[in-house]
Amino acid sequence: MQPRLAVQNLACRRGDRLLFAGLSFALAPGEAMQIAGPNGTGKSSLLRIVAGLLPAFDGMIEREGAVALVDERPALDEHRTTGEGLAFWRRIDAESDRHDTRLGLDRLADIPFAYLSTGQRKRAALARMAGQGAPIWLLDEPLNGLDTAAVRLAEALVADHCAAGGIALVASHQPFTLAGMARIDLAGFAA
Ligand SMILES: Nc1ncnc2c1ncn2[C@@H]1O[C@H](COP(=O)(O)OP(=O)(O)OP(=O)(O)O)[C@@H](O)[C@H]1O
Repeated sequence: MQPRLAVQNLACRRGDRLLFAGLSFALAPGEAMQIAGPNGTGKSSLLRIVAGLLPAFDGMIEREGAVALVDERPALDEHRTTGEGLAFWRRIDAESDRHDTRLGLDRLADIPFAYLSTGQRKRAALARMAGQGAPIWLLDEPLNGLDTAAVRLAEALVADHCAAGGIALVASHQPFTLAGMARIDLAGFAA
């Protein structure tokens, strides 16, 4: 099955505020899009709506294929070492550790996950997302806390995912470098 992600005339309300309305886009296999916009415009809310974690106020979402979401929440068990946490999910995902190595996590295996730095935690979250094998990636501020080399790694990870026919939706106010990536500024849809 070919993945597909499309939203049509989407509107989002948080509390009693309508954040955005009239948002439409469609992503086919191999395509990526960045959702940009100032703080509070609803980028995270949009990703949660697309993931099915938050109801849309209006509009339609078409999603074909499994979804993996990376956001600010801890990717691994805080009470175990990073290696134990990664191994736990690897058994469930039936994945190899190739993403762990690529993201430099093998060197952190003995360190409790709770001790990892912001960037190291983000690397773990990216490895977890890549390990799930889901064709649709939703990335909420994926570059937060990453050093220059890790930014390039994260961008390469997404580029490889798309080159293999995956879809990526990246919410970030930071530049995300990816050839052919479309971009929408959510501020243009403020209600
Ligand atoms: N449960 C909630 N109830 C009411 N308002 C909420 C709730 N959750 C978030 N909001 C508000 O919705 C708005 C959009 O939040 P969201 O996190 O989606 O924005 P964002 O564009 O991702 O922001 P940032 O760039 O700061 O991460 C914010 O003003 C936020 O305070």
